[in-house]
Amino acid sequence: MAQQSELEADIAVVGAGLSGLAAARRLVAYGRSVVVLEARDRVGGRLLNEPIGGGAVVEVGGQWVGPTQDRVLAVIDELGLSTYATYDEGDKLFEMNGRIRRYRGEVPRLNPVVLADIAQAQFRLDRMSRTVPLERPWEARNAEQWDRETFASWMHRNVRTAGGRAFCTLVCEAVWAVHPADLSLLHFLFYNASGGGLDRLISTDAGAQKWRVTDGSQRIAERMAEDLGEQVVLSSPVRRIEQHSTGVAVTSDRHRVRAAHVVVALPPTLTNRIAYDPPLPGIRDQLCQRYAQGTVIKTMAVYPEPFWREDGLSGQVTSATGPVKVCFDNSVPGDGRGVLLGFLEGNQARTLGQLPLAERREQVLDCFTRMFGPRAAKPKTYIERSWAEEEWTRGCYGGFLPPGGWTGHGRAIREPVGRVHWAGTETATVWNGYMDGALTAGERAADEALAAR
Ligand SMILES: Cc1cc2nc3c(=O)[nH]c(=O)nc-3n(C[C@H](O)[C@H](O)[C@H](O)COP(=O)(O)OP(=O)(O)OC[C@H]3O[C@@H](n4cnc5c(N)ncnc54)[C@H](O)[C@@H]3O)c2cc1C
Repeated sequence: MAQQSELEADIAVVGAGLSGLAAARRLVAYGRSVVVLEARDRVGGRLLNEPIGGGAVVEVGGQWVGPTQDRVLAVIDELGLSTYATYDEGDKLFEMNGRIRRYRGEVPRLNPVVLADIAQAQFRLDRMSRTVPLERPWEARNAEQWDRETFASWMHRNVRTAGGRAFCTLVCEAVWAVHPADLSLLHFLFYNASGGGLDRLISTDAGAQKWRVTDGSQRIAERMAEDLGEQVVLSSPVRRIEQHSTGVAVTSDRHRVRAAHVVVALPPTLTNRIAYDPPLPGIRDQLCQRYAQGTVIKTMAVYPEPFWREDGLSGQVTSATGPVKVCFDNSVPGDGRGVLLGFLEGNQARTLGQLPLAERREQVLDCFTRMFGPRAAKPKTYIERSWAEEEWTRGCYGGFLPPGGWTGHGRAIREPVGRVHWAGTETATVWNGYMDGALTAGERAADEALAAR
């Protein structure tokens, strides 16, 4: 390893995703000096714009913002950026048991018995979620019971129809990017409460998929980094954090930063890939051993025009068949071309992730063709990003806990370890896993570092 140059700051920040940048921005606003060390040669972490030519960009990472995500909406405004509505006109498609049905609104036209089953499951899940304290999910009245089982086991006892279970599985994969058998019921309920309930999480018009950021969501991170200037250091993966009685030394491949405190703004599993001296307490390390990232491959196909709109279709699909289970029209307004977005999530992403690109592309385009007809088979461009393969992310959309995670280890999620403070969207209480949560988590960790002596 080359000799590291020495830097000094009041507070060091690890990670230039939204959370680390929000922490740095807050610290600078309070007159503190910061150094943000980022492993990649770019800022934004799980936000990444992909140019598709002609000045248009699509996002291969996080992209949507929605109502009640007040912090991210305010920051977009403060940075002089703007949003536009997700394309949401025309019929949606729902595929189950080999049948594709058109529908309007949020709920597909299914057998009334299945619809009633889904409604009772949603009512119960939302009611249980409201009893989970966002700051301390492990203190929910039924925490022990809920953290002992998976969402799958709850579903198999409480959702009576095969259609209802297929729908719940779809929702779990679409929102958490994991199979229901991987997920603690308590984590499901916490995350659901954190985002304001299932309708908010899954809806386009009234929920988390309502708006997109003009010029791409990575612009939020880029604009924040522009304001921070040379205080953001790229291509500088942090390997080691040492603590002593008066400060910390944060060592990356290129720098050694001395500071009074450090904010670590990474997904929990990545925080465990840094060496700590003294070592972290067992409870913190074991929490991060459990806090896995979901699995998503985000795919897009670019066509000369959004031809599905001529057929009165919105481009939005939910399919119990898959492997692409969720689609959107991701065309860029004013660009003229049509972009179909398809998510491979959870087990589908894991399985297809093992295939050569050409085979995966073929399977994705087969899904688009089934939904939108033969014109979907031959896009001008095919784009995909597999986030599990990314060394500095290792999965998305966010992290999740399996049974026993919250009740056994959850109290370590935000608890500072001496001079080390934890940020990242996985530490958020509101909109955990989303850009909004990343921002508030960074600001909360900055406040902790400011208040600490
Ligand atoms: C495909 C996809 C779709 C998504 N969709 C949405 C959406 O529509 N809406 C929404 O709100 N959210 C969405 N999300 C989630 C959203 O992107 C994240 O919640 C948010 O960007 C997380 O920000 P963060 O700063 O907490 O973490 P990250 O963005 O992961 O930032 C962590 C940073 O730390 C860096 N790093 C890692 N290890 C080290 C190290 N050792 N040293 C130095 N630096 C390191 C990384 O390179 C990265 O820049 C999506 C995510 C993905 C991937």
